[in-house]
Amino acid sequence: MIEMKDVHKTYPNGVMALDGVNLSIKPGEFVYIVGPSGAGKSTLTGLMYREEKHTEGQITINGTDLNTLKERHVPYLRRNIGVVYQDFKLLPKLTVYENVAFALEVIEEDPNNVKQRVMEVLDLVKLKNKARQIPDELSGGEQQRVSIARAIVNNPTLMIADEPTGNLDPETSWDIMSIFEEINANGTTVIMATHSKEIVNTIKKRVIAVENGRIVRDESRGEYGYEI
Ligand SMILES: Nc1ncnc2c1ncn2[C@@H]1O[C@H](COP(=O)(O)OP(=O)(O)OP(=O)(O)O)[C@@H](O)[C@H]1O
Repeated sequence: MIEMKDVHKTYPNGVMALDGVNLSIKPGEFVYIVGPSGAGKSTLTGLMYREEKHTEGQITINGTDLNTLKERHVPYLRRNIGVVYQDFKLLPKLTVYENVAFALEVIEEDPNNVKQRVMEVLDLVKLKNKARQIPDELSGGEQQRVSIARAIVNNPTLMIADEPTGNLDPETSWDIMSIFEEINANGTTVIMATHSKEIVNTIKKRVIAVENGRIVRDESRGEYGYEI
């Protein structure tokens, strides 16, 4: 599903954010990416959906070699990847329904299927009754659930979440985690960068720790491992 070999990322300003990363993630895994602030977690997840380009090494995602991937084919790579951000990134003027439907419209899904599929995923995140509201009328946890619905509406094989509970209170964070667990139980690979010691130490999964742009630990059913 994801293979990285000796991956480096140096930003144009000269900062080396990743310094020789090797990893292999199989379909269906649930992986936490942990590490101190500035360690390279967002850079690592960003390379997976080509938000940023690596500067050295090899990356293969879902069988696609990112070294030879042409710019015009990037949207095809992203069709199989759902992304969830810490700050939700919803379109403020669109309703909940429209925010989720938009993800299908851009890939030119048959309009006859859109309504049923959008309502299905809104049901999964328990927001069917808020379909007509706009994001500002929702709580933070509800907004994050909309962004999860948007990320999975296209049935991606891979879900990448960068600190999805970073702006949420603990109780809401557990709700969000149970949605991720359900998505993973349905077969989707989940990669989640997080600073939440509680979550990582409670819902045990594979843990990859990054420090100074390098992987320093990779354990199945690992611990968070940092004092916060
Ligand atoms: N667009 C950019 N241009 C230049 N440097 C960057 C850019 N984005 C990140 N960096 C630098 O790369 C390093 C890794 O940053 P990254 O955001 O990947 O860390 P992180 O582990 O996700 O941090 P946090 O936990 O604080 O989100 C840092 O030194 C950061 O300052």
